[in-house]
Amino acid sequence: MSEAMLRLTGIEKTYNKGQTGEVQVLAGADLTLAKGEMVALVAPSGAGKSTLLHIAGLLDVADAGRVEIGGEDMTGLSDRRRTAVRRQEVGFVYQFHHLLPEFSALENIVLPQLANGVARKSAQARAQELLEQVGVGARAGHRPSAMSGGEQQRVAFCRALANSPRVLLADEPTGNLDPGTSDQVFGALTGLVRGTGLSALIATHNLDLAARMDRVVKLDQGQIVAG
Ligand SMILES: Nc1ncnc2c1ncn2[C@@H]1O[C@H](COP(=O)(O)OP(=O)(O)OP(=O)(O)O)[C@@H](O)[C@H]1O
Repeated sequence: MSEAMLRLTGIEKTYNKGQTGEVQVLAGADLTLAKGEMVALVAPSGAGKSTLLHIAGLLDVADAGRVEIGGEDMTGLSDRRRTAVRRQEVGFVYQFHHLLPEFSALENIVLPQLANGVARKSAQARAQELLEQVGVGARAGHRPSAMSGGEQQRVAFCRALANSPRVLLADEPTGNLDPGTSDQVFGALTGLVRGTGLSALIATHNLDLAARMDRVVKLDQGQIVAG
């Protein structure tokens, strides 16, 4: 069997909703992503996709179950180590780009590398290379406000990949774009990921885009089932 890059086992999560009581969102979710595998996660709104992505990306902690990244068990790590692993091994993309408005596209991709100890020159070279790969190299000096929604999202992909993570988690990455742009931007994301060995879990409502992934899974009653 191929090497597992992200493995979720028996993930449980219950939220306390105050007066309306508790709601169990994840009830023993199991999912394994092989190295280099791209998997689409589809589910109705409110089914728990964001919750699962946050737990997989070490932004939130499950009530029960285990998260392994690159074969390392993340359960019970200190906050400091979790943050370090997250910064190094996990890339996130959201529906909204969340780029820093006062910085250029290039700087938005340079900054996370500097935070990881990369020298500015190499960080700039990598940022420019990533921007070229997604077709916005000529926009490197532009601030996000001077770019289209599709361009902003391409830059956000580059930023997520800046530190060469092993796992990419994307939460409706094209949810804000019109269908044509969405298709092209999704293609750019796929192009960036393919060939790098990066494993990607991509939540989407778009079934056409989901069908372009290696595999589709669904969240059904808090568990992962084949799509
Ligand atoms: N911090 C929280 N406190 C209480 N309930 C929460 C919290 N976060 C999420 N929930 C609830 O958990 C359920 C799952 O939420 P989640 O955001 O994971 O779903 P989702 O599948 O990503 O939805 P969408 O597609 O609309 O983004 C929802 O019913 C939501 O209201």
